[in-house]
Amino acid sequence: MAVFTPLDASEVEAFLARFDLGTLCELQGIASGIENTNYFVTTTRGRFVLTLFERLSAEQLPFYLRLMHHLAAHAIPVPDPMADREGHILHRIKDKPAALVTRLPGHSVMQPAASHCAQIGRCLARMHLAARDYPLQQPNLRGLAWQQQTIPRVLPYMSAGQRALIVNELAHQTALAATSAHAGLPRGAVHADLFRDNALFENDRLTGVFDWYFAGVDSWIFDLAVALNDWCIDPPSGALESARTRALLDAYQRERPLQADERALLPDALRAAALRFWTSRLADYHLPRDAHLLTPHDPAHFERVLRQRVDAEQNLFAFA
Ligand SMILES: Nc1ncnc2c1ncn2[C@@H]1O[C@H](COP(=O)(O)OP(=O)(O)OP(=O)(O)O)[C@@H](O)[C@H]1O
Ligand SMILES: N[C@@H](CCO)C(=O)O
Repeated sequence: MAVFTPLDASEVEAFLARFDLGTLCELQGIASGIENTNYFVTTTRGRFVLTLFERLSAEQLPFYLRLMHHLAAHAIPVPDPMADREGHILHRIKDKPAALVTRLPGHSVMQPAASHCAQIGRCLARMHLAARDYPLQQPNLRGLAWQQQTIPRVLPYMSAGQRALIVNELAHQTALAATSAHAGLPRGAVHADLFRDNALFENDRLTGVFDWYFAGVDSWIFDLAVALNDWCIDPPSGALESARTRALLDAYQRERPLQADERALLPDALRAAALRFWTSRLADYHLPRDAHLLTPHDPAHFERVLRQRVDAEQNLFAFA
């Protein structure tokens, strides 16, 4: 369950009175999700998601909410934060920062075909291009600096083999980040967590991408690598499956062809993305923030993915 802060209908009705969005028809707590309190809110005027932020501070939220609004205004399918009558999109309920965003229709597709991956690739490239003139700046808060702080804290829980893998990869990524090739990569505001459970489809058509609360400024190929590592994976081996990888990469490149330096550094970005999520899953597993964190994702999955990416020295463009 993920309703950490319970709300009743009268509290939501009082909140809705600040908007011109009609009156409450239905309120339903959302069980999935491990970060925030989420409710589906249906009014006489539409379908929305009400989120009470349990982890993020009110200072961080404008970056995410204004980015979602910016993308929605550029016809990218993302939840659009609703403004109250005073024009505010960041609200407060029960002393928690809160947002009311449009509800996307559909369901997540956990066993995607190449056609789903192609739609994700196209959407991702369009998002990158649409965010080019987004004016707010915030680093990827789960980037290398956070990993450098977090990895030493999880090392005591790991075997010698795991420690060698994670420490070597952190050193590799740290060295790479200091190169001019890496510094010159095209970058901008990116989703940074575009997994299968953060996109919805209706009749196999992508209806949108949600959960923008890990977004930040990072390289575009990092964002692409996060998506490839999840959407195109063959779970038992951790390897990328060729048809889905080709579909996602081709569709991305039809919107925005990768530069030569991006093609050269994509294998390293796949490793960086695996390291990022192995680290966060280890932290969620071994260093839970509080009793709320109910079902941490399996860290061993990204250990496998990282090992595979390090060993494979794969030529991704053999697929493309
Ligand atoms: N804008 C939206 N439109 C439709 N469904 C949504 C939307 N936002 C959230 N949901 C639904 O709510 C569920 C929980 O949301 P989400 O995954 O963002 O949880 P969270 O706790 O905020 O984050 P996390 O995924 O990191 O645990 C999603 O699986 C999805 O079903
Ligand atoms: N997508 C992340 C969870 C954070 O949203 C993971 O699978 O580890």
